[in-house]
Amino acid sequence: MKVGIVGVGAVGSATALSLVERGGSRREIVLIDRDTARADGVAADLRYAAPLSPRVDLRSGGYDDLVGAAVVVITAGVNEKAGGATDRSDPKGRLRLLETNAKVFADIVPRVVAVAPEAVLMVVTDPPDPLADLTRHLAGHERVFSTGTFIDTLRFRGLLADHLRVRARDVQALVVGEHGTSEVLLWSSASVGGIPVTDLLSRDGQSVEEVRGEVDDGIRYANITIIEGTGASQYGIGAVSARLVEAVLRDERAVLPVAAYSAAHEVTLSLSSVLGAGGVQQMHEPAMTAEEHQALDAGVRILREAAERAVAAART
Ligand SMILES: NC(=O)c1ccc[n+]([C@@H]2O[C@H](COP(=O)([O-])OP(=O)(O)OC[C@H]3O[C@@H](n4cnc5c(N)ncnc54)[C@H](O)[C@@H]3O)[C@@H](O)[C@H]2O)c1
Repeated sequence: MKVGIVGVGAVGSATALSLVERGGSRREIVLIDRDTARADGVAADLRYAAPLSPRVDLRSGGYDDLVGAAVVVITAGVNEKAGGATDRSDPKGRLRLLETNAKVFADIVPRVVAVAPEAVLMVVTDPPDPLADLTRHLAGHERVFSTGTFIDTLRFRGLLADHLRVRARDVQALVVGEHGTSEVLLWSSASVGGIPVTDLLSRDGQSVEEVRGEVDDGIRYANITIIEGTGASQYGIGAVSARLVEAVLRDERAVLPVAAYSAAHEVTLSLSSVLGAGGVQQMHEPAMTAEEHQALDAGVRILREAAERAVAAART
């Protein structure tokens, strides 16, 4: 099965490495970047790791090489550092990159769809949810989703696990809505072993309010903390992207917080989404308190406005 990655910067390279390492069914990976020397270099580097993994055929190429691709991952565009979105006090956050990256998508998506009309398109570039809406518009089909709040959800589970001193795998917790500053952490349903996380914290003598504040900030600004250290957040999202590609290729019907267009909300956002062949097959709204619902509605308004701006920017 062929997978294309368009944009072979920090995130595209990390995604390619994770795809090679995860192995799975026999796989062909094509790396495309407008900087062809960069795509060639990354492909050459990763090919030397390929003999250590199950059969993978990895190469750099052009759009024509995407013929027959089952999934195309788009990671091209400016990142938070280059786009000036690393100020914790800026409520716009990743939405600062919207106009610039919408123009990048106007260049890329029609070229992908011309050669791979059947491919599922997965958007990673920030801000991923409005860019996924733009991608549907440009592609003229609905097999489009974004990595959404899956990465935020993993961060939520990881930080809760640290506070509760348990394995992150055993923490059930979700972040929904926008992959951005309006995202909603569902504290009301976060649990470990069937016990609400808030009960566990109280039993342990920890202040729920204090932990909440710390975890909230840790997740909302995780990307900025990483960027301050390394210049780009890449390995976590690379692993997430590879995992999502796998769920599509294997038609897993995995239930994951990724973003797709919700007719009920009239915009692309993350809920509990069923991911398999063709992309997101169903979306379910998790149980929420009235306060969490209100926060989600506020995020929906932000996302709708951003989706409109993305379409307008792509036209100019
Ligand atoms: N969704 C998430 O959770 C998440 C996480 C981390 C980063 N990101 C986003 O991923 C994107 C990529 O980040 P990065 O750190 O890899 O950036 P980067 O600058 O390292 O790489 C971007 C690549 O895109 C290429 N590119 C730009 N325009 C192109 C075009 N028109 N056609 C083909 N290639 C083009 C560039 O040449 C470059 O190699 C950013 O928008 C970043 O904010 C998203």
